[in-house]
Amino acid sequence: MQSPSMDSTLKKYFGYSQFRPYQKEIIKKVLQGRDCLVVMATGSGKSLCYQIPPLVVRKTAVVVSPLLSLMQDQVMSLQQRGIKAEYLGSTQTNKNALSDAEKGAFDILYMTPEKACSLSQRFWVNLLEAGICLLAVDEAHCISEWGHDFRKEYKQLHLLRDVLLNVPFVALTATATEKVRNDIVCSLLLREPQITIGSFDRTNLFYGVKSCNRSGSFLDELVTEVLKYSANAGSTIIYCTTIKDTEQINEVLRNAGIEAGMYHGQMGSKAREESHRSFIRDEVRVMVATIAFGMGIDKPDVRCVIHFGCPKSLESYYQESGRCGRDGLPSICWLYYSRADFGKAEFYCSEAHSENQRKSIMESFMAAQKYCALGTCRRNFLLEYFGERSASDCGNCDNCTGPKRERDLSRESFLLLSCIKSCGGRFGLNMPIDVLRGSRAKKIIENNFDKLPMHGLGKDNSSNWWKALGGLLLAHGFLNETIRDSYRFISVSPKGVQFLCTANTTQQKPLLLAVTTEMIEEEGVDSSQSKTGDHQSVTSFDSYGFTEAETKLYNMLVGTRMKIAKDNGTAPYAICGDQTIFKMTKIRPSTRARLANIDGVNQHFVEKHGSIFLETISLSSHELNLELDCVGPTVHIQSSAPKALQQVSQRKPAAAKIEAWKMWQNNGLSFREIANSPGRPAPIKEQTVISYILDAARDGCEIRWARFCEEIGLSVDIALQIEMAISKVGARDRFKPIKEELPENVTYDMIKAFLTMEELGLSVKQTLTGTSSDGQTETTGGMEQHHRCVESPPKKLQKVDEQGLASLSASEATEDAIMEWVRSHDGVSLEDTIRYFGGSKKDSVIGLLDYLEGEFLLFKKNDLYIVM
Ligand SMILES: Nc1ncnc2c1ncn2[C@@H]1O[C@H](COP(=O)(O)OP(=O)(O)OP(=O)(O)O)[C@@H](O)[C@H]1O
Repeated sequence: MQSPSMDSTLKKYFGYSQFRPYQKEIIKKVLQGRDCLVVMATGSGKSLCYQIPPLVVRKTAVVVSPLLSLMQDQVMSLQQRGIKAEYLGSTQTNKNALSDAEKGAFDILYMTPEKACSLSQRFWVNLLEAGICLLAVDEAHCISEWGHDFRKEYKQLHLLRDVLLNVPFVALTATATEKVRNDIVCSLLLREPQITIGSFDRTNLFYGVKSCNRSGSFLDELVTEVLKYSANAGSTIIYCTTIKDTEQINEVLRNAGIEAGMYHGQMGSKAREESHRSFIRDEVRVMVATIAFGMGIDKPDVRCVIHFGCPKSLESYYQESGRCGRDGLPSICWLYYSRADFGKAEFYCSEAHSENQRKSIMESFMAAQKYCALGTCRRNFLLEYFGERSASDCGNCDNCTGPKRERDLSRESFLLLSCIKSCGGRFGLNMPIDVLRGSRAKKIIENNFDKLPMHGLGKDNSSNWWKALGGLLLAHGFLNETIRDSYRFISVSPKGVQFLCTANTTQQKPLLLAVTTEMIEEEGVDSSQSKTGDHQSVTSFDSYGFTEAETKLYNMLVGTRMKIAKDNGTAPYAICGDQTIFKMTKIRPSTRARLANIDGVNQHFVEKHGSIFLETISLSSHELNLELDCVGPTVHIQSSAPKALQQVSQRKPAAAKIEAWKMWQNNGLSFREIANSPGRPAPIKEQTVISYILDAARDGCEIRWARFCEEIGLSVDIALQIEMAISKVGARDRFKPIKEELPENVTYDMIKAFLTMEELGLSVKQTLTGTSSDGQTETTGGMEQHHRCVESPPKKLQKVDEQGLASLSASEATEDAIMEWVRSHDGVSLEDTIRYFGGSKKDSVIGLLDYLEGEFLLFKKNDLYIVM
């Protein structure tokens, strides 16, 4: 029997019609038997890379995962998709699990590293005989002592290589430095692995920081914040740095009538399990926890993660906040810190075993402090910390969305820098600040600092205000901070010295700096209003564009999902994701086919729960006076910026993009003509036009790809060379190294076009020659592939050649005939199918297509029917 395709497997089991970046190519490599190392952000969809192959080749995938609770959740979700998944571990109650596993009864088999290393040789030999397609090592950074979750059992996994001789190993992690990556490759003995490194940018997450004084009013604000998400049926995790804080916040929430779960290391394992269980099942919407609650959570619909206290490093902050919005919906990460948190360096350093380790802990902690004190784009800061560059500010963090609060701080900066310089770089920030504020403490007198000209000149601002300014000057490179013998020393950097040289006590060059919330608060102005107001819509229903009636329908569907989950003893997210409920609310399908066509709806869901959802939609829509079967593709909420912000910040580029796209696609102008078009205030670069049109394609606009490739000179040959270069470099977004692997004549535009086409599931070869990847010539001949534009009226997507249609135009539609017709075309439009079956009535052809789609015998991708 022929193996199902990757696309049909994705739709059948996961309900998605498009692979995310990198997924398809990693899966292809695994299917070719190649070892892979996958370093991609949390929530980017790494799991699919090992979950799809077993379903395509019908052999077991073994997945080594560090935590039993995580495995159980993953198995639960997979089973709800109709996938045979199981785990081996101490909490397994199915006595036959082991013997079934070695007979190859499962598609996906999870186990801990300890289990994997303790299973008998016999087990592995039997499983090999039954069929094993890969061994995945999830959270692979646990292999490395440099990683933050070292597990020594992971170090033994290479022993399995002696038994599983030709089985590809796939290592996956969300965070890995080069050192950790090398450790993973060496320890698992990966052979010429395909290394894929994705972006760390989690575009759907809003990042924000608030300074707090831990007072009652601050806790009130926290409660208001939490209520906002739970009222919208969203889950929140509050991470605390100590068990004491965890208990206190839990108490505060309880007093405010918010039921919250709690999770920390001093609770018994039963109590922790119960907390975990009720959170993932949405029985409680809020979890207050120490970071012990982290890696073991697979819940994709956490809408808000709040850190109460400055985290110990940006690595851990990125990981913990990364638990938020894994389903790609807009979600929020807040960090609440107080100045007192910065004194905790010693506490974190107690974990150190050597002076070097101590230094590295301090440095990590200092980076986290810098993040708190930042007045500029937070996402860019995080990305740069992880070695990624970004051309512009994100527009989706508090500093980007808040009112621009740049101020000329040249005088204050001059005072602080010159005072630090005068103190000789022998102290931290406290001493120069005390001098500025006119302190006559013993140490100041002893050092004669009271004689300095700036002594007492900074009285007007509080000590914390000056510390916040110090943080800003550090972040902007005017100051350096170093650690010696666990003490922190502050000194003026060359940039700071340069600033001092051009100024004196009375005159300085303007120095515009964005003041932080903390500075504003210290000045006695309540900044919270403007700050929180900006992001309010990020996770509220109006950011989904819901009407009041739709909000009601959404809540009813959430209720239906909850009931089904309870009846099935599972978590609501395992039944279907929020994104799918959102789309059901907007589209309001009336038939199985229309339901099946929704992104995220898989075969198991339609078969098991389709009728109850269809019934709820039909009845409730009737009651709420909502139309059924609305047009779906315009429903798109991947973007995460707050609504108001989206409107403002996207207006300009979107308009320019669409204008360029229309000129190219509809008016037939060349890139050069568009770049120099007379209506433009100033000419733009041809490359800018090309990137506008590629962006428009990614946004869903229809593109004549063959013409596009021709115009930029992208041939099949060049496409092959690009593919090889990417594979050599091992990353798709590192344009420069890819370009360096290629001959001079291959341009950046060609590389970008190639990648965009891949992202959209199009092949250059197929586009230019009309030949599918397996070498078969399609009946579409040289027809161009189109990608649908959500803004333009629906167009014919793919034409079958006129002769073929004419000669067969009298065909009569039956289930078999339609299946045969679609099978022979690898993607065919509704229009062409109706024309082909000219011997039957249009309605009966549509009815049969609907039936076949509802039964998951056909599925639609880019509005073309494809055989499942
Ligand atoms: N091609 C896709 N289209 C739409 N959604 C997808 C796709 N692939 C994965 N997802 C969804 O994205 C979410 C996160 O995926 P997944 O759990 O695989 O991420 P991950 O990279 O393994 O994250 P983590 O590092 O947290 O384990 C899941 O809800 C998953 O169903």
